[in-house]
Amino acid sequence: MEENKKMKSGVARLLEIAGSRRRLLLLSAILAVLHVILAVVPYILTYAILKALITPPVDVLLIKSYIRDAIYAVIAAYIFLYAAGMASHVAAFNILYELRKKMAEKLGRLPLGFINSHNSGALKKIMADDIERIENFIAHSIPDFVKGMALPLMTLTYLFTVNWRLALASCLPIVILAVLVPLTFRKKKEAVVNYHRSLEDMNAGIVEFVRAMPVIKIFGHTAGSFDKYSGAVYRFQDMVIDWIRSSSPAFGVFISFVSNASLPVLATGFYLYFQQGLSLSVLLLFLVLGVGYIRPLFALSTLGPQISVISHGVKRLDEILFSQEQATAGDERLGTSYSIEFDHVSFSYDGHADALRNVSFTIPQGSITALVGPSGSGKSTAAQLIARFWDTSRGHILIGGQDIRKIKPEELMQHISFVFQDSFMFQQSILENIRMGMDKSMADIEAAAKAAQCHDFITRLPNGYQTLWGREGVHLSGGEQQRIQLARAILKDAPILVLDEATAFSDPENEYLIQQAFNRLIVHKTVIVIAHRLSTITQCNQVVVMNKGAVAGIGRHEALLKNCPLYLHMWEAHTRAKSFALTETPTLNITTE
Ligand SMILES: Nc1ncnc2c1ncn2[C@@H]1O[C@H](COP(=O)(O)OP(=O)(O)OP(=O)(O)O)[C@@H](O)[C@H]1O
Repeated sequence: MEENKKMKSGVARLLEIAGSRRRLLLLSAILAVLHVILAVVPYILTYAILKALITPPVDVLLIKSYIRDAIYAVIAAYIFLYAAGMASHVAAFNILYELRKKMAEKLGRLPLGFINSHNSGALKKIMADDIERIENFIAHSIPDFVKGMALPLMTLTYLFTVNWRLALASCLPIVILAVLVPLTFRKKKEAVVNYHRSLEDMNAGIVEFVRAMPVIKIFGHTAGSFDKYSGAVYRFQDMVIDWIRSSSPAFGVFISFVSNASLPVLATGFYLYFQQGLSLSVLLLFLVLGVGYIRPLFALSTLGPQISVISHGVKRLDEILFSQEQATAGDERLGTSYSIEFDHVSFSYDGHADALRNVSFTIPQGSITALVGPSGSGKSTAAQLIARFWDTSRGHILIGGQDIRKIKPEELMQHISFVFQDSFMFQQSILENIRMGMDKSMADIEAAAKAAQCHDFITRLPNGYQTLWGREGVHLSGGEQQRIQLARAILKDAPILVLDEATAFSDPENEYLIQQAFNRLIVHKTVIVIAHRLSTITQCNQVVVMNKGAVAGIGRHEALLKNCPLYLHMWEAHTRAKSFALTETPTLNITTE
């Protein structure tokens, strides 16, 4: 069933997503067809009026009734048009709501690591822009498309009943369109795909260019030397010029034919009028209706690119909707022991290369374990697996002897605090940024802020704890934001703490303050520190040395110096680096109780 869903794409998949709203879309289409029928009626009545006027004796009552019917038809046509628009908009906004809800629910069921490893800009583009385009397509393009198809069909059918020769002449633009459109837009599908691809490249290049501006300036590069950006802009320019150049000759012919669509009707009409006694009313009818159906056809010419854009959006949505969900968790509660055990854990991000290989170690409750190792050795991956950012590929992680997969997700989250390298601040008050929805009093929040060394700078803000982050001209330094993050963790007071020690390195003064906050935070907790500087971990209860996803050594600092060559090598490199330092900075100095 899931597989079947995956097979559909583009508009077919969109209609599938529309689910029960398809009925509303059908209603909108029917109302649009009724609008078209009624929109043609006044022209037919005008023709009847002309015929009545030139056929003596003139029946004034009949003409009056035609005029009245024409007015009714115009009013009814607009009522149906309004109703069609309402139906398509209601369907579109309902589909939009359902889609956003589905996406939000799906994101909630995906592993945290999925969201962490996805560019937030790309997710925003899917959740906001792509879904928005779908709304536009359903609300506007579907009724336009129905009108574009129904109007020519009905008009020409009627015209054939009046005069088949003139009706044939009226069909000429359609024949020309049928030949020229495929010629004009021969490479269009491919070109549209290329267009969107190079537009995305250019957007990514622009974002990177703007973000990297300080680095470019510091390293003395000029804007022109930023190859990725300028290359993407040039490629976009070349692509668009190429596309326009290849399609413009046929497009020119196409436009001139369409703009002069009345010519075949005029020529045939005058011939038949002068030579074959065609009535003036029929000639006028064809001059109005015989060319009037062309304009709605234009709506159809933009449909192809729109469908292509929608298909891309739907594909991107499906990539998320069909992503592998986190295996369902059990509903066990955690006991009172918070020891952590990695039991032969292996993990792969892509199903091929192992980021962790057969990792086993135990962190006793209330102790501090440092994870060290070269860059890419798997430290962050191991730490993230504890909070089920991802699930292990093989092996188990146990907290207090319980497999974390059997524990209720909320229960697990309640018992673990993460202090990330990046401090995320929400667009709300500093108070709410610390509280994070927890049921805590103002006194608790102030106490946590004091312990995290942020109370002083918060009280100096224009509105103290009520100051809105991101507004009121508020700016907090990176170190201050890190301390807010620590205040959150202190307030949460979870028994398990995962710290990315890089958080501590900003400037000596901030580092000293953070050191104090850290020491306050880790008391009586089971702590895992992803350590980047070895001098900070000499006092830890245990150091786990990681190398290429595997454990290369476990023990205290002194023991590892003797029996783990990699650790010794790292320590020597670290002490050498320190001796080169111009000034000594205070170390984090994590101390065990
Ligand atoms: N989201 C991800 N998707 C795919 N591969 C990843 C992802 N995150 C990490 N990796 C890969 O997994 C391996 C381990 O990375 P990890 O970040 O755990 O190492 P680390 O020791 O914490 O490195 P560092 O000290 O540089 O932060 C690396 O090869 C890395 O490229």
